Amino acid sequence: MEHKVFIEDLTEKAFAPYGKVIDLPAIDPSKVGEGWDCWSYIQMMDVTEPIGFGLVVTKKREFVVTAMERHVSREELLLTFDREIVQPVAKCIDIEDPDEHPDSSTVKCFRIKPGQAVVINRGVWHSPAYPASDDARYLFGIEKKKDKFGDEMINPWVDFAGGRTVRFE
Ligand SMILES: NC(=O)N[C@@H](O)C(=O)O
Repeated sequence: MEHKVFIEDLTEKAFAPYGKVIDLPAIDPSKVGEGWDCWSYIQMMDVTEPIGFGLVVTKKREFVVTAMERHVSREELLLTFDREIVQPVAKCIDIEDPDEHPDSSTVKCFRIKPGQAVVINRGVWHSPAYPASDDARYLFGIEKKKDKFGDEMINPWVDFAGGRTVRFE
């Protein structure tokens, strides 16, 4: 069975079950200078170890997801360098269940524009992000430590429950 999902804009409210949003705040900056405005802290990451960064070149392809990964012990920062990307996520049902499969009926796909970022909650299922149109580069940051269920494995991908797929547009 295939679920159809419509891509949605990134808002704090819509993304709340999956994590935190970083975007230009609608309040006055906390620091200003000649030619610059600064807001701090606009978001926090809950970490105990140094953060390692990864870079992904994501290429134009069909908007179909069959499997996801998750990090039950670590939050993950993710932002695009150059172009708009789409980030599919699915709810974490039981963070203590090592045999959980992502549930395709909980999938949402968020548009992340240059200038925006997300911090994905621990345990939240996610696929690699897709380019909204042309090939894109995105950065992720995550604590450099082992995850409780060993998602440092070469193949951390877990199929959707029931072998379902998700097509988004
Ligand atoms: N988000 C992404 O593309 N990758 C990371 O989650 C990772 O752990 O590789």
